[in-house]
Amino acid sequence: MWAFLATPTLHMAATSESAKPDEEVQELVAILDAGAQYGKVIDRRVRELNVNTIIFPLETSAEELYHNNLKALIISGSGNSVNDSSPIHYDPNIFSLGVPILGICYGFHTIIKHYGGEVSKGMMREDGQFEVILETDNNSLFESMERNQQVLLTHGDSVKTVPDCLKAIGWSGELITAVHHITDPVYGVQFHPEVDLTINGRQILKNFLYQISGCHGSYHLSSREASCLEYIRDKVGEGHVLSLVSGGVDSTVSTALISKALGPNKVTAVHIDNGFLRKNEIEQVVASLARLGISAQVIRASLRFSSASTIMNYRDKDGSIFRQATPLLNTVINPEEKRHIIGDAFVTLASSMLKELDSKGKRPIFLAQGTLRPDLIESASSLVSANAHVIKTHHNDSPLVRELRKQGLVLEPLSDFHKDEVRQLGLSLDIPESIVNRHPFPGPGLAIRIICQEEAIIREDFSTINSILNTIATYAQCLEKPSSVLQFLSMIQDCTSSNDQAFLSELSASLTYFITLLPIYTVGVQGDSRSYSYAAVISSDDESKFSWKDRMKLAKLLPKILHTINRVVWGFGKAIYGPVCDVTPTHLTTGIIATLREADHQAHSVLASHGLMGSISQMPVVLIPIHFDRNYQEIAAFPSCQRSVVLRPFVTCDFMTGVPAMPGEHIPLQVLDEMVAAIKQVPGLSRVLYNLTPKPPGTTEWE
Ligand SMILES: Nc1ncnc2c1ncn2[C@@H]1O[C@H](COP(=O)(O)OP(=O)(O)OP(=O)(O)O)[C@@H](O)[C@H]1O
Ligand SMILES: O=c1[nH]c(=O)c2[nH+]cn([C@@H]3O[C@H](COP(=O)(O)O)[C@@H](O)[C@H]3O)c2[nH]1
Ligand SMILES: NC(=O)CC[C@H](N)C(=O)O
Ligand SMILES: [Mg+2]
Repeated sequence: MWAFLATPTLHMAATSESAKPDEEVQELVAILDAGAQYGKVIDRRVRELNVNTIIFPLETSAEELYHNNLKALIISGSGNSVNDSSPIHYDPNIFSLGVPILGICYGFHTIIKHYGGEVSKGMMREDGQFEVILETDNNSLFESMERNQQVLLTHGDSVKTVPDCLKAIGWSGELITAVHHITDPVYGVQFHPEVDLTINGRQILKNFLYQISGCHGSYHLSSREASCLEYIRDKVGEGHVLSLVSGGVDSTVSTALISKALGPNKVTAVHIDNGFLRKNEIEQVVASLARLGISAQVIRASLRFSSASTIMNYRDKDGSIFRQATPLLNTVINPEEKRHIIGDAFVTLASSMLKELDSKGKRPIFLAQGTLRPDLIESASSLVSANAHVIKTHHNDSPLVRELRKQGLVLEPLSDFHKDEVRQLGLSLDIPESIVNRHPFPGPGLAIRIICQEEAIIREDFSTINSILNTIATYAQCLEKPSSVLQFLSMIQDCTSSNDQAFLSELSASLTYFITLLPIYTVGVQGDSRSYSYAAVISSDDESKFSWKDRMKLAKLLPKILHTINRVVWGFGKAIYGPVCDVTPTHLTTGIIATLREADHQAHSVLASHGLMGSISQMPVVLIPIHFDRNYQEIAAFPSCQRSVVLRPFVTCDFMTGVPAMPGEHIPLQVLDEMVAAIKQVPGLSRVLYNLTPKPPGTTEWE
């Protein structure tokens, strides 16, 4: 059956340096998707390098791939582990096709295991941007590159042993981060060359496509505006569109496109006040849409949202699924329940408007949303991946939206775009820069930025984690008197490189700081899957000696050592002494929403007054249910009643990965002080904090 595999056609043609580009034969690279968050980013990067792509599930047979006459295969990352009891199936014969293969993260692990090496979950995980050392001599993958490279890593599984037929060509500390096959064009990288946080990732992909796979770059991106207009006209025909507009970038561009395709009188634009919008938002949205000639109808529905609930799938302890009604939105705690309720409330409202328009003879009628690629992949939509994990259900991909989509009633012209591509398209449609460059604001709005809890989350290991954090904060002193903390020291050393340990030692010798675990959970994205775990706060009375670079560096080390921490913040003000063991009960009630709305308004007003909105990509302002600075004795007498605000200024291009804004670089320090002072004027607040964690392991939002 595999006789055809002996024929060297694909590989020979692919690697022949002297071959002339064959205009007749389209160069095609397959991405084998194992459920990656970044599958569509790989796809985009390869196309930007002028090579056409096709995405298949990892399970696709070698025979089917063979018939596509491929130049190369790229095996993506995954939220799964190659050591799962039932790992995602792949056809081992893909390694006999003779086609160059690049494995990324899970794909890298697949290559290692396929050739007989060992992959296992070690003490260390890496999530975020790290420096790696690459072997650049005699190695086409890293040709024309420096040895030291900043790359994005996000994994819990690591390579333990490399089989004889593979050679290590990259290291992250003591971990192997890249390999190549000694005779075949097979390469694997632990890091993600496709994302922006791998600074020279494009060069690596270019080397793979051009040096290793012999591509010539005959593919050219066609006009995306033209294909969007064609898609809209084909789908809607003589029908009518109800377009949900938030005033954000995506819905504005998508509504402008739909108006251009069909004419403005075929579009009814609706802006919904769900009760979670920012201060003065409705007026601003209506005014900016009017500038584009779009007249938006405003539906005031905050009461309907606040008392909404929906039916959701839940999992029993034995893993079986059952369906049940969620609590009402104003009593909900679980962030996924929040998202499902809000998503379904949007659609329920929109469905009644669709019916109304239909009864007025506007039919067939379609519901338009400004859905983008990241919304679908993070919600694990089967439209974009067969194996992806749910990171969070975006409100515009809730179960009711999926049902409407199945009926063919949803129009989403931007569903194959990332944010920066939407902005380019917006400019080509002559939408003013002030609108195109607006910071995004999520559909569920302030609701997801309020961390709701009734009780503190104190797991069995809460005090152990606090003790390990204390050992990290006093590392130099502990090394001198190790007897009582030997096990913590050896754990820290197992999870970090010698450079990391030298950093901890110097930092703790030069200043006094504290690291405190917070008894709250928030959502993160690690190793392409969802995490829901603790946040920790760093604070110090030696604020002036503690550089922001060092705060960020320390913050990056904590999730590496403690795998139940996915976010780290800086606490402005004096040091936080003692543990934090309780929370202020918090739900989505009007007073609490009003507090966050005002804090958000204060922070953004300061940023805007200094003309700094353009220096960062977004700044979620988040309310956490923590009342700091109360000691154990006070806890019984003075219940926790205040909350705190976290600033999350974020820098990114496509929102798939990104870094916290660096104070002093993206935001001047005095502006930050001004923001903190302005927020503190809002009644009911305890402290202001600053998010130090990149995405991954955090997400842009907190929830
Ligand atoms: N308040 C709202 N009223 C009506 N539709 C909304 C509202 N909020 C969100 N939507 C719909 O959900 C879609 C997704 O929201 P999302 O925030 O991702 O995009 P956006 O608001 O258009 O752009 P941005 O990312 O810049 O905020 C929007 O494009 C819009 O169709
Ligand atoms: O309309 C939206 N509905 C949602 O449910 C949603 N969740 C996140 N976001 C926005 O998406 C971008 C990436 O955010 P995360 O890193 O938190 O996933 C950021 O810009 C977020 O504000 C949403 N937008
Ligand atoms: N990004 C990835 O592909 C991660 C692979 C695997 N889920 C891990 O955590 O190691
Ligand atoms: Mg929005």
